Amino acid sequence: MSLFAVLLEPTSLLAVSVLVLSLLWWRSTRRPPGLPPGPGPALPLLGHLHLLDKDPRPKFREWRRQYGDVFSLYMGGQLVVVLNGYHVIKEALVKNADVFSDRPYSFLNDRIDENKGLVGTSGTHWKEQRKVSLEILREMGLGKNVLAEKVQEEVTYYIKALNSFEGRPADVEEMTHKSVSNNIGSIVFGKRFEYDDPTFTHNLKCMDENIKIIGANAVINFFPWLEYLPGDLFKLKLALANVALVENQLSHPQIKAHVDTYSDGDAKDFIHAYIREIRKREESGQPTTIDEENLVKVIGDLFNAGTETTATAIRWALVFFLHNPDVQDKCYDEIQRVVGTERAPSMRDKPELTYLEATIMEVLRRANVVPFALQHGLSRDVTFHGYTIPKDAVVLPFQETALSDPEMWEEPTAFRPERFIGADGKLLKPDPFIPFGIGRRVCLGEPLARMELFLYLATMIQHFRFLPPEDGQLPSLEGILALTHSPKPFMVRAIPRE
Ligand code: HEM
Repeated sequence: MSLFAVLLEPTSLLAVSVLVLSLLWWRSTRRPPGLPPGPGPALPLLGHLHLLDKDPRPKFREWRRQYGDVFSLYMGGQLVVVLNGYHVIKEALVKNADVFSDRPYSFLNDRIDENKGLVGTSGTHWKEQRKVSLEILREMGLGKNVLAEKVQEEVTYYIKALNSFEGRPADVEEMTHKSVSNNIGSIVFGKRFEYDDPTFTHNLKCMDENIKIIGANAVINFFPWLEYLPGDLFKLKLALANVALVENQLSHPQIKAHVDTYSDGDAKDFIHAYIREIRKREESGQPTTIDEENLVKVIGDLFNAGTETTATAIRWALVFFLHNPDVQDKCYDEIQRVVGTERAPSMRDKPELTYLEATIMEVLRRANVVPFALQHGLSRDVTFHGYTIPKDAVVLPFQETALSDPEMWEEPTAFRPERFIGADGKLLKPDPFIPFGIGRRVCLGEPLARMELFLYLATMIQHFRFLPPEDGQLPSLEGILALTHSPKPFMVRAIPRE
């Protein structure tokens, strides 16, 4: 048989096709000259995914030691550039903010949020959504007393719920989540839900499930064709159904009720003020992204970004309290001295409660709730640290490297609130303390989150001593990494203070 005939054999054709495709893939995932260094050749299809565990942080730490503060890898065919250490992250996100403040294209974001809203958008669309959202939140008293009163009210329900366990061990994950979510509900809809409200419970379950689905199935971003496999292996269909359910049961009816009863005036809640902005723009006839479709997605953004993060930080605080009873007692002594037991702690007490504030900062530093911030994208090709990074790269600010860099923090793994208190007894704010990110994409809800953490933890410590279950079983300090870094499930006893 001639060589030509052999090549036409079906098995030979298949082998040649696989070879050609592999070569094409290899070429496309080969590290072009000028890119930041990183692990050796990428595999066809996989890139460097085969080298990573579910939790990529240990490998990233190793690669930072090997390749330096800016390294790159391929996830599937996607080039990913990892930024390490406070100085490099700041140089990218602050000094080069014009280039580094976009979000990259993401298949999941495209399908779930249809590239609308705030968190996943870029350019002028994102700028307009962020500006309007921030203005509304400020008008409503973000970080100020109006909002603080709403949060304080929610905290009283939370304390009641803790009391109902009567000192028995409990897993407080779900109720913490519901309570914190109620703060976003108060802001967005102007109302809270009872913790046992079935619709609210189901909606939260769907949002929670989606955060887990997106965290666990991010791989589909790199292989979008997996969507066409039969069944729902990557739970994309489930995630889309969850989004539709929450929007249909919660967001759309709330928007409709607000539109039906709308009257001009100061912001009653976020939806009211956003509708006011829609109308203003309709009257002016200017092109705008401020419309009802975007409002629906911004509502989802506020719930998703503002619930899991803060609730997780409260649970980490409990974990560290159980491991460090002396810290808990010191916070209690300070609250006793400044606030006493007759009234609830308020934002006015904050300047006096330095040790508590330092403890909250240490929780945020040590827990590292969002270790990779959110993915950043580039507005154009850029030369950074002597490397050429193409526009379509995904940029990961590895925030953990700023929050626990041994050169910046003494004994970074130790839980030590004192590191945030100066010799003069005043609170210190070290530059590398960036749990809320840095630059133009810095967390929009930082003042709200800090207010919530202060009011919840001050009131919780005022009322209870937190202890492990009777067998002394302490929670793990190793967290679970999905979109956030959260504690493993644990039990805690809230013993009322005499
Ligand atoms: C302890 C609690 C929280 C932590 C640790 C946290 C942390 C972060 C981080 C690291 C980012 C990404 C920054 C970046 O892209 O570089 C972010 C973004 C964001 N956060 Fe938070 N956050 C918290 C609470 C909240 C709350 C309560 C809200 C609700 C209003 C919120 C709303 C947002 C929004 C809307 C964004 C996206 C900003 C944008 O893309 O422009 N966060 N947050």
